[in-house]
Amino acid sequence: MSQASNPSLREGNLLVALGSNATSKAGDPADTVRAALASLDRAPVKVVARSRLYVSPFVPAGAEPDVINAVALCKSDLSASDLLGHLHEIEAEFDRERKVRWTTRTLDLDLLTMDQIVLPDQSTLREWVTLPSKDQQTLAPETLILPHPRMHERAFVLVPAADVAPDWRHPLLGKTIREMLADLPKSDVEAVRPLEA
Ligand SMILES: Nc1nc2c(c(=O)[nH]1)N=C(CO)CN2
Repeated sequence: MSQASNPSLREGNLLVALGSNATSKAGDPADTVRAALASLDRAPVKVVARSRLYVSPFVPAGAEPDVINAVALCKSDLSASDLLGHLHEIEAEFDRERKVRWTTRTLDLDLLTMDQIVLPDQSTLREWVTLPSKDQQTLAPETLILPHPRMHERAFVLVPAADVAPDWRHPLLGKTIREMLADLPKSDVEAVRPLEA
């Protein structure tokens, strides 16, 4: 994909969500998220600010262990798709397997936002709809959607995001992180508890 159809980010408001609920080579989930923040803060990405670490029950509720979450405010010149590839490399460093969705994971890195960029852009969408449907199904889970399509309904994303970018405004919903957080049920927000002062 060319740079023109996949705009690169020059500064701030690149938000990455981190989550872990299984032991990795770095240690327990909190150690894993701290180590992943350090891995993230290496060229070609710079971590400008990091949230506190939070613990919350897995969503949807079930037998999964509680999750440690954080959000990092970063800078990078990478394009959105290169950045996603870079995040997948860091996940792999922490033994993450991407075969099973919605389960226990050593490390989950989600690209939440890149400034006001909205993806898929027209050309990605056009490429995608011309694929045979069996290929669409295999590609769909990895299709980069920005802003992250579920961020506005997830307290475990918005609570840490409010530590680093409370005034970032969602380009489609027109609301800031603080405002999206205020729209969530109080019980969802209270379930996300800081691990650190
Ligand atoms: N509390 C919590 N629940 C989740 C999380 C997460 O990071 N934290 N990630 C999920 C899949 O992305 C699904 N459920």
